[in-house]
Amino acid sequence: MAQFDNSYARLPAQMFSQTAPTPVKAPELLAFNDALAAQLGLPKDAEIWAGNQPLEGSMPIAQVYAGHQFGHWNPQLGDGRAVLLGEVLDASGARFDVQLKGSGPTPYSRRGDGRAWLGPVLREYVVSEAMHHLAIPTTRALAATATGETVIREGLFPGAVITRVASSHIRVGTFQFFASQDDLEALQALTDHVIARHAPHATGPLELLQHVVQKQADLVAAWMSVGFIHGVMNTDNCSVPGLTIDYGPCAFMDRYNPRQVFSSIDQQGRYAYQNQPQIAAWNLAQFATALLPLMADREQAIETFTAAVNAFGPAFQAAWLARFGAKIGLTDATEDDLPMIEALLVLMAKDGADFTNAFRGLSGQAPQDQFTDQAAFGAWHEAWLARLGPFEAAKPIMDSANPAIIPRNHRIEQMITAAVEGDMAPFHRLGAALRTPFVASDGDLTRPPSDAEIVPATFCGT
Ligand SMILES: Nc1ncnc2c1ncn2[C@@H]1O[C@H](COP(=O)(O)OP(=O)(O)OP(=O)(O)O)[C@@H](O)[C@H]1O
Ligand SMILES: [Mg+2]
Repeated sequence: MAQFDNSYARLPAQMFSQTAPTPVKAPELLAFNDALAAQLGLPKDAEIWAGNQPLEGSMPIAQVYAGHQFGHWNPQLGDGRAVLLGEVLDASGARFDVQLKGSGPTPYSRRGDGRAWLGPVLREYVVSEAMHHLAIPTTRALAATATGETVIREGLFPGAVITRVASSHIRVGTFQFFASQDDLEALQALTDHVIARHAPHATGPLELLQHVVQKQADLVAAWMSVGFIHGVMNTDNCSVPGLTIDYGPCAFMDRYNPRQVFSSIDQQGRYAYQNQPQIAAWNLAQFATALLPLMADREQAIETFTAAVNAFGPAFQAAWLARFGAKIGLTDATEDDLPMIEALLVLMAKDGADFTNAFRGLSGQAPQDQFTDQAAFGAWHEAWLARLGPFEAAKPIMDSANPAIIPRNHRIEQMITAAVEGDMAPFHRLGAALRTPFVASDGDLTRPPSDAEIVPATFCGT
């Protein structure tokens, strides 16, 4: 059994509220991550993961935060439907938060019911685990537990709780909350906590900022490389340890379209695929602003912090080039290769090519099948082969940079529809294939949606 620690709960009291989960009627484990449970020494027990039974040694709290939502300042958010049970250490000494989401109201619920329904819980479970197996930093899913209760959204839906595991759940919005309250005690305590936990080399706020800038640059480049659209990159969903967090309206693109948006509430396309790097930089500027009150020489700090935020651009470019270079078989891509990568993306956009299959096809037998303008693709292909060098050496590079299987939106929707009717087979099938996303183990899951299957929007009724 895992040893719990509660280091966040030892921070100043204004940083959280002690909040127990609200028990539910009929807990039932719908999904359980045995491998993660074994890594962390956690039990397989529906009563615990529904919040009906306390986990030994835990001290449940809800964390307070604030945030910019779609650019608008919201001074008071916080875990409105989540509780942090505490932290566990794995065998290597790495520390992980264990959190229930959908476990009932907290002092930060505002008008919400503190609950989640089965659909978003299973989406978060499948997509976050897929991200993990794609080697993209993310929160993880330990359990999905049905509550036996009904949740009211745009109708009545079965309720569920997800157990989430993360190196921490600290967000840019956590810093913003204390900065906006002029609470220097909490801001300093949070900064010290985060440095100790996530950036032990950092000697102060500037180096912490630089560290987070690099983490976010790597993260967003990784998202771009698999066609992932987060959908709700508010500062309260911008993770300080650089994880993908909050899988509300996220989706992977099928056809490549740089302006693609899925979230039904993102009317302006603020969080469109191609805007993600700019938004990350904007969020990091908010992080820098929140750290400023800790600096004795404010004028000088504004200068150094601005430079640190501006470093996002080149850091992202480098990470993007490494990712997309590998996608076309290059481990040594330089700026000189940018036109070739960009030309391919332009072709893909023009042809409406499937993002995943067009890249995966490059190392296969018939790459041209993914394109309609055969003359244009042929010319690109010839130039590319000339740059590539020996194909056999490049193939494994591509095959480990271009997933064969991603959690396609229509499969997620089909999986949710089936689960609501009590059929978990599609959930398990998706989960199994997504454990090895670089192997086309389940051919049918590589297929893009038919016109009838396309899911144009993901809804925020989470
Ligand atoms: N049903 C609900 N009841 C209470 N609060 C809610 C509910 N849904 C969302 N919230 C709160 O509204 C805010 C914004 O919600 P958002 O969808 O970004 O987060 P989330 O999906 O609940 O959680 P997380 O970011 O931890 O994944 C958060 O503070 C969240 O706790
Ligand atoms: Mg959120």
